[in-house]
Amino acid sequence: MRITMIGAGYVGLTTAAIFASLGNDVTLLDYNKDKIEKLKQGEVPIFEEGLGELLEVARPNLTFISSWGSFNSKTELIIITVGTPMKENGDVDLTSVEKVAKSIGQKWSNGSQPIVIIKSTVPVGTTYRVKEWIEEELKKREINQEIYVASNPEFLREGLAVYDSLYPDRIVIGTDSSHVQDLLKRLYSPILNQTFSLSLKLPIQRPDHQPKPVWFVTEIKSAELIKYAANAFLAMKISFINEIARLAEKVGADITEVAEGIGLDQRIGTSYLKAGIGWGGGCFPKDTSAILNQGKEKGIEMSLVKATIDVNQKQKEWVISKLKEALGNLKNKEIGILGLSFKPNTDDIRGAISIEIIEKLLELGAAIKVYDPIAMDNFRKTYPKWKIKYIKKIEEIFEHSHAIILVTEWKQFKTLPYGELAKKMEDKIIIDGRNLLDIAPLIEAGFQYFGIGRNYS
Ligand SMILES: NC(=O)c1ccc[n+]([C@@H]2O[C@H](COP(=O)([O-])OP(=O)(O)OC[C@H]3O[C@@H](n4cnc5c(N)ncnc54)[C@H](O)[C@@H]3O)[C@@H](O)[C@H]2O)c1
Ligand SMILES: O=c1ccn([C@@H]2O[C@H](COP(=O)(O)OP(=O)(O)O[C@H]3O[C@H](CO)[C@@H](O)[C@H](O)[C@H]3O)[C@@H](O)[C@H]2O)c(=O)[nH]1
Repeated sequence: MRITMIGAGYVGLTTAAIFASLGNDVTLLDYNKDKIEKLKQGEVPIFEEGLGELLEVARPNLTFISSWGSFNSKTELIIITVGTPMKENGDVDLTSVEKVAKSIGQKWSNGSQPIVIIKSTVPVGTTYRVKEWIEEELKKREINQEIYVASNPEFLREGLAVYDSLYPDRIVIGTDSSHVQDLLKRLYSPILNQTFSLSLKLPIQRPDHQPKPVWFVTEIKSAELIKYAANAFLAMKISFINEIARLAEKVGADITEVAEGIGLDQRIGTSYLKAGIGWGGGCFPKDTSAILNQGKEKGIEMSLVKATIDVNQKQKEWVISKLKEALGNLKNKEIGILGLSFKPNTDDIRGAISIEIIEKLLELGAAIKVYDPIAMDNFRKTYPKWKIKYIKKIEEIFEHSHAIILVTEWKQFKTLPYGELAKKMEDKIIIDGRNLLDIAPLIEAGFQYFGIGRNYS
């Protein structure tokens, strides 16, 4: 199948590589010339396990372009995967989606009839707006052409992008056209039927006997809402366990045991019940705000989503209050931050909890040192004016520090020689924001340990 995709980010690049490696002829357009140049040179511009290998397989079928000048209007399918970031007021910024839709209308060749798929996460009703934007441009060119649009939300997780794309739980297609449905079913057939053969080194392996993905066709608006509702629900699960964690801490229960205990009930399930200093990322923060605002616009009070966001905010404030409790005034106190990315196995810092914590600590006059195995460059580029010491050798973050905050649960943080490192510290305070560490050896090494809802007294 001949496909054009627009937006070479975490979703666009991964999906383009998947479709190309399954034998489709894919052109990936991104207006970021640097990114396209890197891709042409064989570089992978983001950190995503398995993606480099997948791109090598995909390369013969994958073309990278940075302008509409090279658009092939004989394409059968156009897939939009541009960013839909959050505006200051929590709404979704659809500037890129609108621009792309208008470009499609301007470049469409008379007589061809590609289908336009919206994979970006967009507010309910946007897919129909995309159709209108395209048609408005066509009208200006006096082209009377019916446009097919469909919604195909993406559910991949960063760090597991390739795995999730190959082994999704479901493929959701919002369309009112059987023609579109047939074409997309053909496109997804190797994944739906699990008939592809790709041997890639992925961070996790598909368990045996895992059911095949479910093909789920809905109304366009339902598909759009499924995406937001899924993210809001997952974020709600985490906020729920974080709230219970606060109670657990006060009553002397252990949240990891509580989470496991409730999760064993199959109606609840164990996933997304890891207590921590809050959820972040390029999706949960913007998507929960977006659904809240969509509700507001329609006069629906989304109290659970609002509480989900509020609890998350409190989790971040908890860290600062614990530090103040332990150290008093934070002015000139040296604080080491372990982990900057919003979760392990990604270089993405969008919506990372580290950002707000560091910002607050700088405001309070603390001296900040940070370490992350792969996200330091992104952080430095995004916050060039922040006075932060970027530490290359992880051990050095402990030297003369008054406290360490573990923000991201990178695997290597679990096995550091904390006993030795404690000796280098001014005050031995550790805030384990992800409940990653074994408590007993830390206490033995003289640390004052704070976890999230863990029984450590
Ligand atoms: N990142 C995820 O894990 C994830 C998962 C599911 C869904 N989504 C959704 O998918 C969409 C893309 O997310 P992402 O994380 O891949 O974003 P991203 O920021 O990594 O990538 C977006 C890309 O689009 C390009 N772009 C923006 N405007 C453009 C334009 N007018 N023309 C051409 N290129 C343009 C940017 O240069 C960038 O490379 C968003 O709507 C997001 O909510 C993301
Ligand atoms: O039990 C948990 C699980 C996650 N998190 C945090 O939640 C955030 C999001 O984690 P995750 O869902 O793994 O990352 P994303 O890559 O942002 O993926 C989410 O957002 C994507 C973009 O919409 C969706 O496609 C995915 O299905 C959805 O899981 C991170 O800060 C995690 O630290 C917890 O605190 N506890």
